[in-house]
Amino acid sequence: MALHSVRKARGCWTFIRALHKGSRAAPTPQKDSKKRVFSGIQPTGIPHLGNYLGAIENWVRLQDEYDSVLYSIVDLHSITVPQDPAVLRQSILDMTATLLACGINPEKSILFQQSQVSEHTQLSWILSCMVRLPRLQHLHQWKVNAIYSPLGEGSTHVPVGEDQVQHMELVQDLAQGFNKKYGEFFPVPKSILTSMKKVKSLRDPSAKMSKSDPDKLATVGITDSPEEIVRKFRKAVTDFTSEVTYDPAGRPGVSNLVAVHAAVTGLPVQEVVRRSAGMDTARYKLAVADAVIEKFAPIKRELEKLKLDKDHLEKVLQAGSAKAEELACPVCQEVKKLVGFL
Ligand SMILES: Nc1ncnc2c1ncn2[C@@H]1O[C@H](COP(=O)(O)OC(=O)[C@@H](N)Cc2c[nH]c3ccccc23)[C@@H](O)[C@H]1O
Repeated sequence: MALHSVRKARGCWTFIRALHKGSRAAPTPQKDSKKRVFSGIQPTGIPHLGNYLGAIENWVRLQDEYDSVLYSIVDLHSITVPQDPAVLRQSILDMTATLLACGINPEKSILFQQSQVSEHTQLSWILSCMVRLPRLQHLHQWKVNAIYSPLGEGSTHVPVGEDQVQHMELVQDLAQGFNKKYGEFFPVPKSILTSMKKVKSLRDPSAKMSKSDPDKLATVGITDSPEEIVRKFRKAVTDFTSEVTYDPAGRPGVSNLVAVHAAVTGLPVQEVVRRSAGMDTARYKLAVADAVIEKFAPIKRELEKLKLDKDHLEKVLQAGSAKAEELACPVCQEVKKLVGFL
């Protein structure tokens, strides 16, 4: 049974009952070309400018472009490195508040906590068993946190930054391998990348901006104070040419600033460069810092309000997790059946 027909099942119990009554009672296969967006973020600290421009801002837009949209706070993935339980608990709530403050709307998308949808863990085990070691050796950075989760709800589109593309290729291979062996079942999900797919570190424009960068000046957090943001941009590594131009290969530092500036103001790169005529890079850095401060100010205000209402945050996650489970459960049941467990 292909996934589009599994999706017709309303909730897990309906589906399990259908399975147990035999194939005649199973949901009728029907063409369902429905697209489904899925993405995830680790609850490890406040998101930075790279997370925001490379992923979250796009997630917000996609809520209005697709009928079915899921975003997951991937707490299961986050424990591949040691986590303090109290800190992790708080980080999950903080991430929920941050995503809501950025514009994720639980009426338009399902926002859920990965560990609350146990089907993800079950599917992850089944799919991991299908990965062969030589395939993993092709990944330059393999962690157990490969992103199988889009398959859990049968997603078709995955908005991510460039650093997730290799993981997505593995997910695509797995979906194809599974379909070859067990019959057409999973859609092969496509990555959705934006022009901000790799926001660079402010200290080393050859590297991506990253939460784990030991140089605190490299990464701008959504909740950084205006003073911190100004300090970080002031110290951003550029080059010895004072003019502002956009040439990512030749002038990666300044070009990263121009790209960020364009993204936060919503202006085309050429327009941003045109408007900076006559400014040297030192002054330009302050202009970019101001634009980032302005972009994050309403998000920070909203975040402060949301953080006060822990009950609301917990309810959003519980409701989202229940909805995600309803979608993942029939998929998981059918996968178990296909591999021979049921
Ligand atoms: N400097 C940057 N420039 C542009 N984009 C960036 C930058 N840094 C981070 N990103 C993007 O932010 C998202 C969340 O990052 P995570 O590291 O939590 O993201 C991760 O660790 C994933 N494994 C989480 C995950 C788990 N399951 C999934 C299923 C689908 C998609 C994603 C997931 C990502 O889209 C990431 O590409």
